[in-house]
Amino acid sequence: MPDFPAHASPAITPLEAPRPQYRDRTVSDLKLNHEDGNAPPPLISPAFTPPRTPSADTDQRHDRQPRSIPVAPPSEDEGQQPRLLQRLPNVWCEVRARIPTTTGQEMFLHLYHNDADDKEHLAIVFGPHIRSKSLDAPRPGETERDRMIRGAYVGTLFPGRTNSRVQQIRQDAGVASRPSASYLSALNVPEQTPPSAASQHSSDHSEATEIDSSYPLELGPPLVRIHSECYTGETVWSARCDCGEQLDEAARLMSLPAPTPASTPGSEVGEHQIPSAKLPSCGGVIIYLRQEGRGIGLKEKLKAYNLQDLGHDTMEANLLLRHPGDARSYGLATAMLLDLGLGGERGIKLLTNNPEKVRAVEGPNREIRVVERVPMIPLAWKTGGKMGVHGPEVERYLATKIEKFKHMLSG
Ligand SMILES: Nc1nc2c(ncn2[C@@H]2O[C@H](COP(=O)(O)OP(=O)(O)OP(=O)(O)O)[C@@H](O)[C@H]2O)c(=O)[nH]1
Repeated sequence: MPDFPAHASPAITPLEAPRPQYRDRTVSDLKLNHEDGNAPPPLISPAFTPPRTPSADTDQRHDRQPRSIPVAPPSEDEGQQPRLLQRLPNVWCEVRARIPTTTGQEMFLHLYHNDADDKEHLAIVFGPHIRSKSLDAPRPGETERDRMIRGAYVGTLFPGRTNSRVQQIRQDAGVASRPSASYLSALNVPEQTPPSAASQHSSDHSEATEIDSSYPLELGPPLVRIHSECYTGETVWSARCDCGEQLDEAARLMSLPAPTPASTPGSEVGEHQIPSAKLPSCGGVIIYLRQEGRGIGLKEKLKAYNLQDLGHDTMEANLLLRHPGDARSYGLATAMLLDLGLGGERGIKLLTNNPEKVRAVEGPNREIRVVERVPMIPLAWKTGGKMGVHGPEVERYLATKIEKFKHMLSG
C-alpha cells in the first residue's frame, strides 16, 4: 500500500455512469453520411477549436454560389399550415453600426425593437444594398450628429464628418456631380433610386428617399437566413447541435463576392482603387431572432439537455417539460424583412432545411415570397468529417430533426 497523505481518499473505482440508451436512430443509421464506418475525429478542446468564423480561406470548394431549390407557391390543400400571426408586429430599427469582421468583410448590425415582445432582435446585413426604412426615416428634433450616432448615415463615418447624408460624401470625395454607381458601391453607398413600389413603407420625407436603396435586380433574390439564438452552439462550443456552424456558413455565403466586373480583385473605379477586402459582396441578411431553445429559453433548454442525457430526443424533452416541440413563430422576421425592403415580387432565397420556416416567414398575406430554398447541409457531411460539428449528440439531434421535425436535410 503506497503512502498517501492524510487527506487522500482511498482509491476507489470511479462510478461508471451507465450510458443512456437512446431509442432514436442516429444519422449514420439513416445512411445520410458520406463516410461509412469511419467516425470523424473528436473535437480537441473548445479552447483550441473555436467556432469557425466566415472566412474567405475556409474550404475553397464551397466558394461557389450556393445551390438553391425553387419553392412552389403555397397551395390551398397543403396539409400542415405553419403558425401564422393574424397581423404582423410593428418593428423599428433603433440603431445600426458597422462591424468589421475577422474575414475582412464588413457587416452592419441592426438592432430592432418591436411591439410584440421586449427582446432586441437583430438583423445582420451584408453588402451595401439593404437598408432599414425605419432607421433612415427622420426622427423629430434630431440633429445630423444624432442620426450618425444611431447609424442612419450613408457611406462611412470618419472623424470630423458632420452630415449623415449622401451630399456630404460627394463633397468629401470631390465629386461635383452625381458619382457613378460603382464608385458609390465602393464607398458602400447605395445608389440613389426613385421611390418604388418596394419602398412604399418608407417615409415620404426627402431625407428618407435620398438614401433609399434597392437591391440590384441582376443579383437575383437576396439571400436570407432566419436564425434562432443558440447560446450553447454559438458561444460555448456545444457539439450537441449545428447552430454555430449554420450561423458561420450563412455569413460566409453572404460575404462571397458578387459576380460583377467590379468584383475582380484589384479593380479600379475611376482613380479609386478598391481594396479587395471591400469588394462588393452579394450580400444578404441574417435575421437573428432571440428564440433561444426553439423559443423555450436557455433555462428550459438546459433542462431539456439533461432529459436528452436521460435518453430522450430533443422533441420528447421539450414535450416532457410541457413545451411545444417547437415554440417559435416568424412574424417578427417577416416584419423585419419588410422594413429592410425585401418584400415584393422578386422574393428571397431562404437558407434553411426547416419546411415550416419556409412558409411561416412569408407572413399572413405572403408579404414576403420565398422563391428559392438553399439547403444547409452539415459541414461534417460535406467534408467527410474533416470540418464541422460531429459526435454522437449532434448526430442524434440531426436524426430527430429529419425524422420528427421533417427537416429537408438530405438536400
Ligand atoms: N429546445 C431545444 N432547442 C434546441 C436544441 N438544440 C438547439 N436548439 C435550438 O434550436 C434552434 C435552432 O433550431 P434548429 O432546429 O437547429 O434549426 P431551424 O432553425 O429549425 O432550421 P434551419 O433553418 O434549417 O436551421 C435554436 O434556438 C437553438 O437554441 C435542443 O436540444 N432543445
